[in-house]
Amino acid sequence: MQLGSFSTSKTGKTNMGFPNSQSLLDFKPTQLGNSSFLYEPRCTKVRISCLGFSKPLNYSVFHEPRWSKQSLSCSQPLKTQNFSGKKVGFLEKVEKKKNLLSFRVKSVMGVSKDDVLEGKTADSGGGYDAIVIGSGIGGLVAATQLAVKGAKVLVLEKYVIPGGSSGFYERDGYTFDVGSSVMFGFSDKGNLNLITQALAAVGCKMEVIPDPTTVHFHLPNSLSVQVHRGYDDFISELTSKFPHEKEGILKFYNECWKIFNALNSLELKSLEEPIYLFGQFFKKPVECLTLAYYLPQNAGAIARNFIKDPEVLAFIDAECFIVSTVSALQTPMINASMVLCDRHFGGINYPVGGVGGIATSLTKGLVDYGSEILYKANVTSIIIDNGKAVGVRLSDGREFFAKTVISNATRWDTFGKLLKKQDLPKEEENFQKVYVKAPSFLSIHMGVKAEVLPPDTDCHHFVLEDDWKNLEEPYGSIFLSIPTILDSSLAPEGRHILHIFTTSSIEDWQGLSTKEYEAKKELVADKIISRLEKKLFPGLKSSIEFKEVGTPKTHRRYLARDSGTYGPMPRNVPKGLLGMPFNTTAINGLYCVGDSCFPGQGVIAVAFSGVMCAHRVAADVGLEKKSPVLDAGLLGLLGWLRSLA
Ligand SMILES: NC(=O)c1ccc[n+]([C@@H]2O[C@H](COP(=O)([O-])OP(=O)(O)OC[C@H]3O[C@@H](n4cnc5c(N)ncnc54)[C@H](O)[C@@H]3O)[C@@H](O)[C@H]2O)c1
Ligand SMILES: CC(C)=CCC/C(C)=C/C=C/C(C)=C/C=C/C(C)=C/C=C/C=C(C)/C=C/C=C(C)/C=C/C=C(\C)CCC=C(C)C
Repeated sequence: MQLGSFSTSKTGKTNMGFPNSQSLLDFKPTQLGNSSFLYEPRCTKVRISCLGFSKPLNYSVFHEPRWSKQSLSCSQPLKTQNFSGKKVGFLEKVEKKKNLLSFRVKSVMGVSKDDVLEGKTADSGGGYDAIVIGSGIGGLVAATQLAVKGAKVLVLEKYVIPGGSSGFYERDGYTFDVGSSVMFGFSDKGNLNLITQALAAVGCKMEVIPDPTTVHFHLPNSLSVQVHRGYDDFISELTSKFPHEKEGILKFYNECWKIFNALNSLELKSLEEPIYLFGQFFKKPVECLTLAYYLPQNAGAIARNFIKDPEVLAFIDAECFIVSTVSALQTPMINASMVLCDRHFGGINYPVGGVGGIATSLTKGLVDYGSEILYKANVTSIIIDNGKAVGVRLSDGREFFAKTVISNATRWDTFGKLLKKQDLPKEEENFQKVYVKAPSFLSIHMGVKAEVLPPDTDCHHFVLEDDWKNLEEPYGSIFLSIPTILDSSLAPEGRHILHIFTTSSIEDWQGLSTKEYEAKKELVADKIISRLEKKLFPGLKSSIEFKEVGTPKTHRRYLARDSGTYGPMPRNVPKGLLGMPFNTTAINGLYCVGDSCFPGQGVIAVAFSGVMCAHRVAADVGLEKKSPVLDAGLLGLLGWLRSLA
């Protein structure tokens, strides 16, 4: 039996009538918006939400423990009010007056209830200029930059705290960084200190501790290189190991400086916004042409122009691998230059209290600027209306609408899960031809007795013991950060934090029973710890006070990243950054931000993608200058350039 449906009169008054009134298909989004019902399990509620009305209405109807979730949108007839043969209840009356919607809900038991929902109509997109899916640093920078420009933004985060892979967690008196603790872009000088700038934009400043050594490499043939903060100190150390290649080494790193200086001279905004881009070409032609020249090039090929010794080239591979998870031959020269120089220009600086403070501060700034963030808000789909992204639907049935939608999920999640897979746009197909998912990590967070570390131990280490061939192999190289060397407040007194990680693929962890999975975690972690004990810290195992092991499955679960991936990596030798998409997508109103956008992985990289995204979105919602004619020309040109990659 069909309980009834809506009929819409010319006055915009919508009534629930039965038995012969029209179906919900006549319930026009432009009049009242998309309407949905949600039946929640084991609760006594019917939830009604309407397009443009972000707050759902909850009604107690009657107790029925067997109800389960079911949502009903305007494209479905109201008969789904019958669930499992049970009649639940129905809308007796819906009326819209300006920005008020009044409802009367009647249960099958005959109990009626009236309620009024206040909000904006569908036309204004619920009042939000942008919805951001995910609160990684990419998402938060995009959100805060937009908020500062006067936009009203809603950030929806699946987890309980912000930050994603730059989040933190606390156990037994330790504060652990979820991801690594090497922070670029956190100095007080230049144009590339994007983390400092993102915080300053919303009135925040964090105290930082300068790291004297970016990383201490422990490499095959007992090659040990410390990357000192001072560039000259680093170059002296490296050239002292390879005096015959001094000239080549200097030439390669000088080339990096040329690019870094060009980058550092620009005001960084959206490369997809023509008024800004042409303005920069006009103001800084040499620098822009330098960047355009290096855009399609990779670090390995350039290094080979100057250096012949395979061991020095292998060292440059390791330099690139720690930031791109691929060798120098596959690492874009612009990205390599950015990290190989910023560590000496602004230096690596660790935020007091841990990396998690960055996201917490940005979130506070976002709210101070009148925007919002919701946690435990798991977006399951992006709502498309007439080919345009207009909102999102959550796993609990709530729907939110805005003028634009920005996804901080990976491209594989955005186009493979949040949108229907079969509708994969051509541009995304091309992206997936050029880039694949990088593997994930096995990570071990440990608390150890302080005395196990020799005096003057560096904060960050990279260990590849015997064979250069293992650099990119799963579990081949080991990353180690000891952030308590810089900030002892992160651990109880007399203890240090060791955060150890190594590349690992999700396939390695699938198809195991819980018991097998736990046993494998112990076994693999034990091998890695033994290697560190042998290479760096004798007695390490017996000094362990706390240990927690995460696998690619852990990354997938807590960071909502497909296969727990670290981000995109080129399938073959890429044309530098040419194939990396910016923020706009093939879907009108939908933007991406984060590490599957230009320029790629890394906190500073995703912060830049956030800055670019906010600028492009602001132009599209009328908060920044825009020229539709130039836009069409530039976006077409960039699309064509990407197709060459
Ligand atoms: N330099 C370093 O030391 C360091 C440290 C940590 C992280 N990183 C970098 O950070 C980069 C990642 O940053 P990012 O901003 O791209 O993203 P992220 O993966 O860190 O954050 C994405 C956020 O989106 C949320 N999310 C995903 N799907 C969702 C959904 N459907 N609904 C609601 N929320 C959802 C996740 O829960 C997560 O909080 C990585 O490339 C890594 O290199 C670097
Ligand atoms: C548009 C066109 C076509 C053209 C034009 C031209 C131009 C103007 C151009 C421009 C460009 C630009 C601006 C660019 C920019 C770029 C950037 C900013 C970049 C950046 C990058 C960064 C990066 C990549 C980073 C990264 C990092 C990372 C990843 C980190 C990590 C770390 C770790 C993991 C650590 C390790 C540890 C241990 C060892 C322990």
